[in-house]
Amino acid sequence: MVADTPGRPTRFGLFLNPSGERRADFQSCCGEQFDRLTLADSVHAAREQLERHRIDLLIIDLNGYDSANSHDLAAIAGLVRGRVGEPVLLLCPYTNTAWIPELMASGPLQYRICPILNEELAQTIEQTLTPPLDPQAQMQQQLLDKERELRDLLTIQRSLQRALTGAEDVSAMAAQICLALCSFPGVRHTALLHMKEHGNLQLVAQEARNHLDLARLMQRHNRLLESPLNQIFPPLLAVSTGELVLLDAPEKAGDPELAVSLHDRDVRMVLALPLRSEPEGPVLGSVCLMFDRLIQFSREQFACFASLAQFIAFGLAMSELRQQNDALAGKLTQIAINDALTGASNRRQGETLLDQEIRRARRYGLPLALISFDIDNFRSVNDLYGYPIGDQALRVVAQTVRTRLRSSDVLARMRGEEFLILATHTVAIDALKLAEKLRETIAGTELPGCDTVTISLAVAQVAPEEGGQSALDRLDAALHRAKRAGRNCVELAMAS
Ligand SMILES: Nc1nc2c(ncn2[C@@H]2O[C@H](COP(=O)(O)OP(=O)(O)OP(=O)(O)O)[C@@H](O)[C@H]2O)c(=O)[nH]1
Repeated sequence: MVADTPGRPTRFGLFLNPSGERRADFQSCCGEQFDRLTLADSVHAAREQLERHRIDLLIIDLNGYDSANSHDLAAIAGLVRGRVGEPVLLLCPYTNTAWIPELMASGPLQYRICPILNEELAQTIEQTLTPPLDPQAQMQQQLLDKERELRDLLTIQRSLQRALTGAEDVSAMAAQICLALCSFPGVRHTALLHMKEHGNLQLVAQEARNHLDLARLMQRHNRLLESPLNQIFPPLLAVSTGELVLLDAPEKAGDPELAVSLHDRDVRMVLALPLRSEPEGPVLGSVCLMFDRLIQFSREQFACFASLAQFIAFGLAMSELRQQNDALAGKLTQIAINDALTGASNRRQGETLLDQEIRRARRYGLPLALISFDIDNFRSVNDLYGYPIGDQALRVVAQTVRTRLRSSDVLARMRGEEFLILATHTVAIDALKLAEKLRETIAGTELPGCDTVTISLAVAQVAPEEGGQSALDRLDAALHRAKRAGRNCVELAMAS
C-alpha cells in the first residue's frame, strides 16, 4: 500500500492469482502504482472484495489455472461479467490464450500474454489507469478503429468466399485461402495445415510476404505432429489442443531458435486457429497468421476469426468430400467398363470402343486392325489344376498381352477365355507381326501353379465401309480355322 500521490485520483486495485509467489511478485512490481492494492487467492475472495470496495482495476492473472478446467473459466467469466465496463486486465499464459475470447464474451477487457516483462506490465497498468485527456476524441478514435477493423474483416470474408467457391481441389482451395488471409493488415505469412488419413498433419499451403518457409521452420512438410516444435509452435499447438493459440512475442514460445527464425522474418505475433467443420467435431487442421505488428484483438475480431476458421473448415470438408465423390465415381466407372478378373475392358466396353474406333478410322482415313485370340485347351487347365489356378492363368495372359500393346490399343475380354485387341493406326501386315509376337510370348510365359498355355489368334483389317459385327464375324471364322489348324498359330481373316 502507498500513500496518495498528489495531483492524481486515488487508485484501488485488485489482483487475483492462486499462487502466493505470483501475488508477491505482482505486489513488488506494481504495488506502488496503486493507493491500495488487494491481493486475492481465489475467485471467491476476489468477488468479496469487489462487493465490499471500490476497485478501479481488476487484474486477473491466469497463470496456474488449468486451461481444461471449465469450472474455473466459468467462475472467472462471472467476475468479468460483474465489472460492467470497469477496467479488467487479463494476464494470460501463452498456453491458455483460448480463454481470452471466452472471457471477452463476458465483458470488455484488455489482455497481455505471459511471460511479460515487469516494465511492460507496469506500463500497461499505468495506461489502463490513466484517464484519457480528451475522452470524446478517444471515443471517436475508437469508433473509427472499429469501423476500419470491420471493413478489413469484411474484405477478407469476401475474398475467402471467392476462394471457397472457385477452387477445384483441397490444395487449390488452401492456396486461395492463404492468399485471401494475407490481405489482413499486418499479415506477413499465412499457412494452412490439414489432417490427412491416419493423423498425418500436413502443410498444404502457405503464402509469404516475408520469404518465410514454414516447412523448413518445422523441419518437414508432413507428419507435422512428429515435429520437434509440436507442443510449442502455434499452428501445431492449435491442432494438438484444439484451441486458439495467440503468441504476441516469438520468444514466449520458449524455443530460442524458433524465436530467432521468426524475428529474422519480421514476425512479431502469431495467431493460430484450429479447424473444425462442426463445434465439437474432430480437428481437421489449423490456419495460421503471422503479423509484423502487435494487435490487441477485439471481441469482434476474435469472433470473426473463429467464424472464418469455421468457414474454412467447412470449405475443406466439402472439397474433400467432392474429391472422394469424384474418386468413387471414377471407381464405379472402372467397375462398369472393366472386367473384374483381368482388368481388360469388358465385352460391352469392347464393342463400344470398336464402334468408336471404326468411326474414327473412317473419318480420318486411318487403318484399324483387330486381333482376336483364345487360350488353347483352357478347359484342361481348369480340369487339371482347378478354377482358381485357371483364373490366375487368365489374369497373367491378359497382363502379359497388355504389356506388349501400345497405350492407344485396347484389350477387351469378349467371353470366357477369348479376347479382342483393337490395334489403332495399324495395317493387317503389322497386326500379323504383333499377333505372332504375342503368340510366341504367351507360349514362353510361365504361369503360376500350372503348365504354360498357348493361344490361337485371328487378324483382320477393318475394311473402309465395314461395320463392327461384320469384322467380328470374320475374326470368328479365322479363329476357328486357327483351332482346326492345330492351335498355337495366327490366321488372317479374309476380306468379305
Ligand atoms: N478359370 C476360368 N475358366 C474360365 C473362365 N471363363 C471361361 N473359362 C473356361 O474356359 C474353358 C473354355 O473351354 P472351351 O470353350 O471348350 O475351349 P478350350 O478348352 O480352351 O479349347 P479350345 O478353345 O478349342 O482350344 C471352359 O472350361 C470354361 O469354364 C474364367 O473366368 N475362369
